[in-house]
Amino acid sequence: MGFETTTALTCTTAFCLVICWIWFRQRFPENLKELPLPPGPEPAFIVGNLKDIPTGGREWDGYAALACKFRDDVLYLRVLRTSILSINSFDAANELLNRRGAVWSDRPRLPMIRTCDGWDWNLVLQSYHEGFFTHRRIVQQHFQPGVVAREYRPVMLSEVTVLLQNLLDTPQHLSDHLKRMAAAIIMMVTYGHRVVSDDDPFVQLAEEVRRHSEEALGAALVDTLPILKYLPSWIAPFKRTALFKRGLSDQMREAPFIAVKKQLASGKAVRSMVGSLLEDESRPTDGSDEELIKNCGGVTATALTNFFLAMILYPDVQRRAHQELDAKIGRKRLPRFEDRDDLPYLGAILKETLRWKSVTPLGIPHCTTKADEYNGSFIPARTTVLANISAMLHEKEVYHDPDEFNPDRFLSQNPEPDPARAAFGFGRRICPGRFFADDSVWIAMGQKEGKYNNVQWSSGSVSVPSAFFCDIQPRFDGAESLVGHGD
Ligand code: HEM
Repeated sequence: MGFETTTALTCTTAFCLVICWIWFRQRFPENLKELPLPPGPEPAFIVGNLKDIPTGGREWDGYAALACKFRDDVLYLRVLRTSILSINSFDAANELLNRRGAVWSDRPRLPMIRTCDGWDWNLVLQSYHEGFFTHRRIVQQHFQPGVVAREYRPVMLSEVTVLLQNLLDTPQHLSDHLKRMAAAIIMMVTYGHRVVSDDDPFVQLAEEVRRHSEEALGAALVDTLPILKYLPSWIAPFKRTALFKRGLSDQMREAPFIAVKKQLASGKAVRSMVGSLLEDESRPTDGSDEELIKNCGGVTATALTNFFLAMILYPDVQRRAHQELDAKIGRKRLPRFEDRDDLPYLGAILKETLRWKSVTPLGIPHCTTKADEYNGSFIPARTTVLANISAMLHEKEVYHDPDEFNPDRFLSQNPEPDPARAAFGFGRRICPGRFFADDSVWIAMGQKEGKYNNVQWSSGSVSVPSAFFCDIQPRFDGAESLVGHGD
């Protein structure tokens, strides 16, 4: 090799090193201590860890397996320019997402879903700065335990009565009945709108939006390369789909909101969250945040479906629940909210239902607003944080025999931790509907009385079990006659 060639090679290498160094300092300007990144698989050139990201179902188990391989509860991956941190233990989540909530509570920018699909109004996706605090406060106020008990329990009881009647008539349609019940409770609470048939237009619309948004979540390349959103729709087919979804999303926001306004104007409005917001002039009245809440009904329905499955798979648990109901309530009436303290086994079943199959196994991604350090590692600003809730609720050191459905784990002398500490998320983004969800799942569980086929839980932000056969029977002869009677 000649002198010139060697010099040219040396200069080119030095130049590349300088560029890489500048790029690194720009990308990680805060890493003044030059700390290492948390452990994780070696990233490939440009694409980073694209091939290491778990896909193809049960992604939460994939992240847990990777964490196990790298012998750490936090795991670092990079996809193109996006840093991703997977948290796989409650202790790490508690330290980072609860204690350091001021820095760890943003949501990642998801331009495809938020802007193109028209979900930018959605509190779940809302960034930490865009009026988040006002919106969050309004939603939280409407779902405090006292408000849930006073305002929403009667609605839950009435809709659970409809559920029982439907289950007596067509027990084979369990999943549809549960979805209908969850949607009906949310529609009543949010808009004062009573769902009387399965073809209710607002519920159908919400279901269509939910189906399309599930297809979009996480799939969009635009989320990794935001510049793509500026491409014209004739060369970017995803933009045409996005426009269609945007139309649906706008309709979902507008239609029930206009209906409440009309009812208020005619003096026929039933008490509801949107109604009271519209009447209170000091509050924002665009109806946006209340809209998204009805999607959350799907999460509640999934938790209940998991409960039915557990009762089929674990007949001994079901038998003991019936014994408790017979001993404490008797057979002359159905359980009421006031009976909760007298039914500890049913309470333990509710906790175990939330733990056994997490309905939101990877939570909803958080994002860091500033760079931070954890256990001697550097966490870059704007890191997408995936809390592996399923892994946290199956930690072997915390939950004995974690795959078993065993409510007794919460009733022993040394009870295992309440799954609510992880199941509803963390810190400043913790689920504001948790008290509401807890009550509605409890009251529906206490009222009913199953064969099953092979069940699989779906991927996605909400993990739904596949269809299963279920033989539902009243708890005792004559129970049918109690449906719809307060006592
Ligand atoms: C069993 C039922 C439910 C479970 C397991 C559940 C779980 C969760 C989880 C894990 C999060 C993410 C928290 C985080 O980012 O750390 C969340 C957020 C949220 N949930 Fe729930 N949820 C349930 C039911 C509900 C219900 C019934 C409502 C409404 C009435 C609701 C409203 C919300 C809202 C608005 C957020 C977004 C909060 C924010 O980003 O600030 N959820 N939920």
